[in-house]
Formats: sequence, structure tokens, C-alpha cells
Amino acid sequence: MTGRIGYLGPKGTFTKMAVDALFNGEDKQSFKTIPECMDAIVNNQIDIGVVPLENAIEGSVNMTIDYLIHDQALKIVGEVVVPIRQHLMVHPSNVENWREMITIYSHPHAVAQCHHFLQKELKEVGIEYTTSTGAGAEFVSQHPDRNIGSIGNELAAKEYGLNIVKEDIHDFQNNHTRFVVLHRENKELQWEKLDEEGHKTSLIITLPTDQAGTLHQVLSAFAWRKLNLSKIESRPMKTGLGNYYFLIDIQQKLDDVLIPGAIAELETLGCSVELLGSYPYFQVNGLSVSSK
Ligand SMILES: O=C(O)C(=O)C[C@]1(C(=O)O)C=C[C@@H](O)C=C1
Repeated sequence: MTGRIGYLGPKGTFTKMAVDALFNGEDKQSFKTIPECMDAIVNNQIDIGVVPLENAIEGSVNMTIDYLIHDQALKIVGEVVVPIRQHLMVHPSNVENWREMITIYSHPHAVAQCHHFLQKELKEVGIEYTTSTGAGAEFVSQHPDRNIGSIGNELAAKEYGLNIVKEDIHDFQNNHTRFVVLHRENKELQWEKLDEEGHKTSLIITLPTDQAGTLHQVLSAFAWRKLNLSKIESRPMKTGLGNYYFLIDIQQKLDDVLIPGAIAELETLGCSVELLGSYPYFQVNGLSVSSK
């Protein structure tokens, strides 16, 4: 039994697709924003939360990373990569005249993934950002009298009774988003639906201030141990310009020797290191439009 599951909703988001790909069952609770979902884990309202972390076209979802670093001490217990197909959808009453639509309602990441299409096909359209693609689709479904549209997935079109008028409007075909599964503790879950592709270990590293070459030394602590890194990213500490955290993903499970040895070496250099999680990752290849 996995526990109570929450996700960035409402129904029809890409996050809902990620949740359905990972977990069976109907009882999944949607949250309007990423922080609300993460707070609900901390407050014991849910056990597991699924939120987006990174998109192949638009990059990191800073809200998730910053909230993990600054606000809520949660652990990553799993990750799933989901293919992202963005479609333009309208209320059935606007199918004929969609090219004259006034405004598009969608999530900033989804809009950013479709810049070329919007520039070419709907140059004059206004953009209203919503908390998720699902929220944009829901809004469009509630306003049939207005010629507006939404960008999102086929699940949203189905959930909210909208018609897709242009398929696959994202600018680059290799579009994927990484979603993380969060828990209060570093816990091993039972994965019911997908086979794992491998394991990762994620660390948050703070460098000592004003020491030349520390980042180089940090990277060598991983390099000479042949620990393969799949991601390194800096985020502002929000304490002043030039102060950063580094997020590092190591392409293996937390072991007893190599990763603890690297962490000890980093601490000797004056870095502080926090384990964000050691977890399996999964890949969704095709998506079926199940609204479970
Ligand atoms: O709005 C959604 O549907 C989400 O699940 C969020 C989100 C994101 O934050 O990047 C997830 C995947 C897509 O890249 C667009 C939006």
C-alpha cells in the first residue's frame, strides 16, 4: 500500500498523467499549486506528492526546486519521465472560428514550449497564465461564450469536453518532463505499474564562500570515484548576488562506500551537503488517455 497520493491538479494536467502512469487506484487528491501539494505532505494530509521538476524544452521548474531547498524538507523517493505533447483546444462552440481566438489560458511552461507555433499561427492572441494546463482547460470549458483556447494534453480535452483544433504544437518534438515523487522520509515504495530504468541519488551542496576552485574540487570528488553525474544546476540561495546552491544528480543508488566517501570529502572542503533522495526512475513511453 503506497498511501494517500496528491498531485498538481486539477484533473487533466500532465502531472495527473504522471501519477496515473505510476500508481493504480482512483483515490488521488489534486492540489491547485505545487507548494499546496508539498505542504500537504508535510502536514500529513497526504503521504506522497507528485510534482513537475524539469522540462526538456523549458528547463527546471524553479518553484519545485526552490520549495524543496528553502521551504519543505521533503525527500525524492521516485522519478518518472513523461513524453509531453501540447495541443491547442477550444470549447466545441468555437471549433469553426478558433483562428480568431482572443486569449489562450495555460501554464507558463506549456506556453513557452509552443512559442514558435503561437508566433506563426496566432500572433495577436493574448496569454493568461494559469496554475496548470488542466486549470486552463477547465476555465475554457466554463466560458463557452468567449472565443478562448487552452494549451494542454488530450486528457484535459477529454476531462473538460474540449475539441483539439491543432495537435502537437510544441516547438521541439523531443519534449519530455521529469516529475518527482515526494515523501516525508527517504522511503522505498512498492512500484506497481512500471519497471525501473535505474537509480539516482540527488544532493544539495552549498559551497564555502570565497574559496577559489571549490566547484572544481567538488566535481573531482565525484570524477575520480567514477560517479557519473546526470545533472548539475545552481539555484540562488536568496541571500545575495553570487550565492548559490548546487543540485547534483548522481546516476546510481546510494551505496556504502563511494557516495558517502564523496560526501565526506566535500564536507572536508567546507561544503555542506544534504541528501535529497536516492530513488528509482521510470520512463513512460506512450500515454493512454485514462482518466482514472
Ligand atoms: O500544467 C500541467 O499540466 C503540469 O503538470 C505542469 C507542467 C510544468 O510545470 O512544466 C508539467 C508539464 C508540462 O511541461 C507543462 C506544465
